[in-house]
This record gives sequence, structure tokens and C-alpha cells, in this order.
Amino acid sequence: MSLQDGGCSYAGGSSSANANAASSSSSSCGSMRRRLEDQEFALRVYPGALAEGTIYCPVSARKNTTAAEAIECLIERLRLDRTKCYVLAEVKEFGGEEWILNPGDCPVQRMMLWPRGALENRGGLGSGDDYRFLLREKNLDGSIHYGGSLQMWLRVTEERRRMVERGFLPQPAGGDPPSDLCALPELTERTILESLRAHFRQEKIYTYIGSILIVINPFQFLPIYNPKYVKLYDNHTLGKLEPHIYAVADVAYHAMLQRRKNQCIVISGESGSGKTQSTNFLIHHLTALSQKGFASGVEQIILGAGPVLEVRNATLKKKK
Ligand SMILES: Nc1ncnc2c1ncn2[C@@H]1O[C@H](COP(=O)(O)OP(=O)(O)OP(=O)(O)O)[C@@H](O)[C@H]1O
Repeated sequence: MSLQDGGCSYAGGSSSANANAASSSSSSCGSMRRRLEDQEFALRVYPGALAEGTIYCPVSARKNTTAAEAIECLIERLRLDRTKCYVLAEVKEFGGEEWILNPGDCPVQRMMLWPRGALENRGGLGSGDDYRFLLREKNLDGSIHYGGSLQMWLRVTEERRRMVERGFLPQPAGGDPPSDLCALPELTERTILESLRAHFRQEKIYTYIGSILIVINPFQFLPIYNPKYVKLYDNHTLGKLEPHIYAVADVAYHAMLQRRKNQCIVISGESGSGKTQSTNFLIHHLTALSQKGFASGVEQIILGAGPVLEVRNATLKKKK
């Protein structure tokens, strides 16, 4: 079983649309419209029984890419039988009614009408799962060929994917993004975001890019900060274990001891992203390392200073 990575891209766009955009380039409204026309979107198409072993196939499409063009791309990528006729179906409820797209319909435009959650969460957990495009075979009489137990097959593959993500089943080969994104064969904004999303779905909130640690706020308690983890990351080499905030604290602590120089850890992120929480975890690990298990009030004293420093920072920001 595999998710088709890499996607095939369709650089469509009618010449008339381009000409329109060029003629209105002086107005900002025109350039905004042109940007939207040019923007590439990733359509996830679930081929079901037409391509067993593939859960979904990503197709990059523009606003004016038609269903027929997307299907052409899918036929090529999934090596489907060209003698057969295919259609795209839009589903807004898992297992629910399917809306067949005409060849000239534009799937991206349909997708833009989906709720935000569905767009952000496509293929992930939650309500966004319900919205999707399916690839269907069309019979000669125009009716849609649904195959034997496609719904059942889709449900089973979805279930399997979730079990893989939760670690109950092994990952399909090449399916798991690296824990250090520097190892990605293609380093683009899209691949970075997809990798972070894939990690997050497995409840892995930490990812490295070299020596930088990216954290995604889980807004829920994860059991990865107990003494077992403190011990695990004590004096370890960065990158040997799963990315963790304790690993960063550990590297800084041991670098300080070895080089006898002050170390600095920069934590940056927007409001509510988890900077304070990350600082607390860092302090927790640093004090645990320095105390080596002996209880002391140092951690509480440092943590207690946090709110005072935050108030001071907020006042300084206001003054600016
Ligand atoms: N690693 C984490 N695990 C679980 N929950 C977290 C984690 N990081 C952050 N959170 C949750 O997110 C909330 C906001 O995080 P936090 O206060 O650290 O953000 P912040 O970046 O410091 O915000 P601000 O800049 O506004 O002070 C926390 O109260 C906590 O509920």
C-alpha cells in the first residue's frame, strides 16, 4: 500500500486567461486575480479499486484546470487503461452521495467551496476526511461503475492508514518523512509542510531541520516529558533519537560543560505557539541534568521568574 508521492503536475491555464491577466496588470485587483489563477493547488484523488494499493494520488492543478485534464494526469500516473472512460466524483460526506464532475468542470473551484477545516485537514483526521475527490470508471451506457465492494475497500484502506499512522502497523516503504527535513530529497515549502503534517498526524510534534527544532503545538498533553525521557536524552548525540525539546536542552548543557562557554537557545514563534511551554520543558530538562535526580527548588525558582519576565517584555513592547 502506498500514498502516491510527488504528484503529477498540470501546468494548465488557457491562453485567454493569461492574456486577460496581462492586460489588467496595472491594477492590483488584476494582479491578485492573476496570482489566484496561477496558484497551484494539490488535489487528492482517491482511485479506490481502480488502483489497488494506492490510497490517494495527488494532482497539482490550477483554478482553471478541468476535470478532464486532471483525469488525463491520473491515467498517466496510475497507468490506467486508456481504453476506458473515467470521471471525477466529489464527495462531501464519507460514504455519502457522489457528485460527478463534467469534463469541463474545474475541481479546484469546487474545492474552494469546501469548509476551511476540510482543506486544512484533507486526508488527515477529523471532519476534513469527509471531503474528497474519487476517480470512477464510466460504463459505456454512461452509468458509473462502482466495482464490487469499493466503499468497503476504501474504509479498510483508510482504517489501515490510521493504524500505520498510530504505529500499530509498519510504515509502507518510503512513506515516512525523515525526522530531519534536511534529508528530504526535495526541500520546498510544500514538502516541508507535508512532512510536518505527516509527523503531526503520528503525534510527533518535533521535527529537526539540521540543528533547528520545529515544534507544532499539540494543544493536548503528550506523555513525552516524564523522567524516562529525561534519562533517554541525557548526553545523547543530536539526531540519534527522535527529535525532542530535551535533546536541544541536552546538547546545550553538554556544550556548556565541554566548552565552558555560555550557550543560548532561541525560541521563536507566534503568540500561542508554545514558546513558554517549550521554555518550561527546557528548564525542566536542564535542571534535571544539573541536579541528576536530586530534588531541589531551582526549577521552581526559575519557572517562577517566567511570568515576571513575560510582563516585563510585554511592557517593553508596548513602550516601543
Ligand atoms: N508541547 C506542548 N504540549 C501540550 N500543550 C502545549 C504545548 N505547547 C503549548 N501548549 C499549549 O498551548 C498553550 C499556549 O502555549 P504558550 O503559552 O507556551 O504559547 P506562547 O507562544 O508562549 O504564547 P504567548 O507568546 O502569547 O505568550 C499552552 O497553554 C498549552 O495549553
